[in-house]
Amino acid sequence: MSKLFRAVIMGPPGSGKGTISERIAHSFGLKHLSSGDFVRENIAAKTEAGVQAKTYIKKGLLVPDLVMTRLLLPRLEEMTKYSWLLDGFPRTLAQAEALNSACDLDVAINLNIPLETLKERLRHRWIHPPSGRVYNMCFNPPRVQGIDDITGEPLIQQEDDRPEALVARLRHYKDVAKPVIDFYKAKGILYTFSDTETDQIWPNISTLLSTKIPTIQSDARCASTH
Ligand SMILES: Nc1ccn([C@@H]2O[C@H](COP(=O)(O)OP(=O)(O)OP(=O)(O)O)[C@@H](O)[C@H]2O)c(=O)n1
Ligand SMILES: Nc1nc2c(ncn2[C@@H]2O[C@H](COP(=O)(O)OP(=O)(O)O)[C@@H](O)[C@H]2O)c(=O)[nH]1
Repeated sequence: MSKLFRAVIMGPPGSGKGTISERIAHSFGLKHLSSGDFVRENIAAKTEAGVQAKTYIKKGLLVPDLVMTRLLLPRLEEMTKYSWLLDGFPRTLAQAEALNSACDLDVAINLNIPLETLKERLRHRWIHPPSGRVYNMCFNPPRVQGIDDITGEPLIQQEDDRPEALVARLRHYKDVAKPVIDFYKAKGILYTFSDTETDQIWPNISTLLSTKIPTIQSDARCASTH
């Protein structure tokens, strides 16, 4: 039995973190921990951190580091028996440092995707807010247009996925992510993947993880995204 495996995945909005995380979880049997899902669960359950987080998200702002870490770190403590991949956290250096005090990471995956590609993808992104399921009208369309495959409920497009909003989001992402990327680079665990297509990146990520998680059976042929 090998030791437990811990990874994070970083990248700008639309870079494919959610899509690739699902493939990794499916192929390598890791738990996919989405910080966005944790935030939404806490908002729905009206926890103290959830109530605080909601006031920021409503204004389109990032949740402050202290609220985010208070919400997330207890969830990680519940996962001590599992290998996991954390998606959407850390976003800032303070979050990376808090995570570093809580556990040792094996790998930080960094997705580097051209701006034009991000714009194009997010223009076609539709989501099912209650579950966080993500579709793309070209790449992985729902079976019925505008309808979630599992629940039959309507899909929506997020306001901040519009191209005009994306440029500002991306600028902000670059500013806050740079120190996090440097932090993981200095630790020698940063792996950057650059391409316009998830299907091109995926085999490289799969190969990397196969060397890092040798005892878990991988299935590089998997193409399911949800
Ligand atoms: N470390 C984090 C993770 C999430 N959030 C907040 O929770 C929301 C939902 O997170 P996520 O599902 O990751 O959504 P997006 O920002 O839409 O991420 P992406 O477009 O990269 O998928 C974010 O918008 C942000 O307000 C945050 O502030 N800090
Ligand atoms: N056209 C295309 N769309 C993709 C590709 N990879 C992911 N997507 C879609 O692009 C959008 C953003 O991907 P997502 O996984 O949500 O990225 P995240 O914001 O980083 O979590 C979603 O609608 C995905 O279905 C790809 O290689 N090509």
